[in-house]
Amino acid sequence: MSDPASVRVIPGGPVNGEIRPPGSKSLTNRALLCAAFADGPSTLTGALRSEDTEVMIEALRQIGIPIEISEGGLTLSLGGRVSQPQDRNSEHHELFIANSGTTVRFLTAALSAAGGNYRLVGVERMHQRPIEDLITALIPIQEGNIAAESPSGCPPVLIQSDGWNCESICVAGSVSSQYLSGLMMAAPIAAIRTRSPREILVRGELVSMPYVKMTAEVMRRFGGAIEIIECDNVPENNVPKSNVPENDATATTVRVQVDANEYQGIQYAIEPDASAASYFWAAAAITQGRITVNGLTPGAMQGDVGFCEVLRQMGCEVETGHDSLTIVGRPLHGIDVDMNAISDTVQTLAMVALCAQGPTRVRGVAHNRFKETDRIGDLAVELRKLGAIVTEHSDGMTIQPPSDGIRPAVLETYNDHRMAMSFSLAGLVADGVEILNPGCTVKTYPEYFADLEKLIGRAHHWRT
Ligand SMILES: O=C(O)C1=C[C@@H](OP(=O)(O)O)[C@@H](O)[C@H](O)C1
Ligand SMILES: C=C(OP(=O)(O)O)C(=O)O
Repeated sequence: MSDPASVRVIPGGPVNGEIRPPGSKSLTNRALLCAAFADGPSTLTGALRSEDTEVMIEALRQIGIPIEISEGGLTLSLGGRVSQPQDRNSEHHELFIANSGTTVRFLTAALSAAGGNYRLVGVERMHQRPIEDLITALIPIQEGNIAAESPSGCPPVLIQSDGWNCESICVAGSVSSQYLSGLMMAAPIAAIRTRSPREILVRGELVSMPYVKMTAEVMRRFGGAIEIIECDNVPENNVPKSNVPENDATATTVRVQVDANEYQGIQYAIEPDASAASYFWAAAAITQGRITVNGLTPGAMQGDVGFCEVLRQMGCEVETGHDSLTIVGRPLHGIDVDMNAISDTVQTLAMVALCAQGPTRVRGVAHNRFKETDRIGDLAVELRKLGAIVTEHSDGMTIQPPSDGIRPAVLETYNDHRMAMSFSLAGLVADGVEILNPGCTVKTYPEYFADLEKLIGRAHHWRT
């Protein structure tokens, strides 16, 4: 069957129920990478099967990592590292990374550290998404060539590497935290052939900090030893930094201390995806319903569980269970909120803002312009179609909800899964919201619209 051209969610009353979303994309791709370079086999349970994890799995298979898939796709068994270290003249591998930021950034760092001859190629949008700061960090430490081929430092990425030779790495973190996460996970991999760097320094702003803490946590589970030190004035350990220009006055904001412990194969259970959960929590919020998400608590490894706190600030009740988080919808009011740490939930929040009293100001997410689409500019365009008055800011937006209710509209998704999933929320409360290209949820949640149908107990209108 061909992909549907559009979908309309049929509005109704309060959304009540419980759900366990599929596994976390971020945790699945981290665990896959650590397991691939571990000594001994690993088993990952509750994994996400979607485009973003599929491209990671296929790329790892292509470079010789055996991966078996069972339990309807949810359990991944990896044989661990089998091949000998490669060098820049070894067999060339062309790896397809679609539009997966985690895959391209994690693999760039890991393959540069491991050594070999690779080209990472994505879809058109991926070739417009930045990776230059990561390449700049790798050039001085990698033996061989590494380059981003598209103009202004975007993939495809060419890696011809004999591994790393460094004590210290410097990286910028204002565009994406995935560069730092990639370097962190690659550090123990470098030790397999040469030696591991002792520290990674972040110069200037670092966005999306919870993902960096998640990286450290996953690495520790696989036996890696890593410490994140956040400070205004980082003690720099006197490690020689050949890669910092002499008169560079940019402040070091974060220092990551690395020990070269090799990854060990383990059994690892992946949490449900908290960014995916945000749509269900928001559905309860805007319909005055009650939704329990199982498998997530405030102590989850994913920062996006923090979205519940944002909903609480807007008026909802939050209930914490032994292994669940419940949102109870109440009358909503707009807020002024910094979403830097939980930027994947900005589109979800925008839909909640449409149903609140008074304006909502979102701050701290300038980096949202570099994601699957420009998630500030393009989001503003679609919100206006729904009747909101939107002011765009360099770091976010102000959303004034429509005074006469959400208007019928045909909404573009820009091939961004989070646009499609968020817009379904407007469809829960207003007639005539048509979402184009809903199949783009395949990136992280192929079954999203089917799961929503089950939860609300009524079928959507699909157009092919
Ligand atoms: O490390 C990760 O798993 C992610 C980090 C975030 O990206 P940025 O660091 O680019 O904000 C987030 O948006 C992305 O979906 C997943
Ligand atoms: C930004 C996202 O993905 P990535 O950067 O991993 O492609 C996302 O899933 O919202």
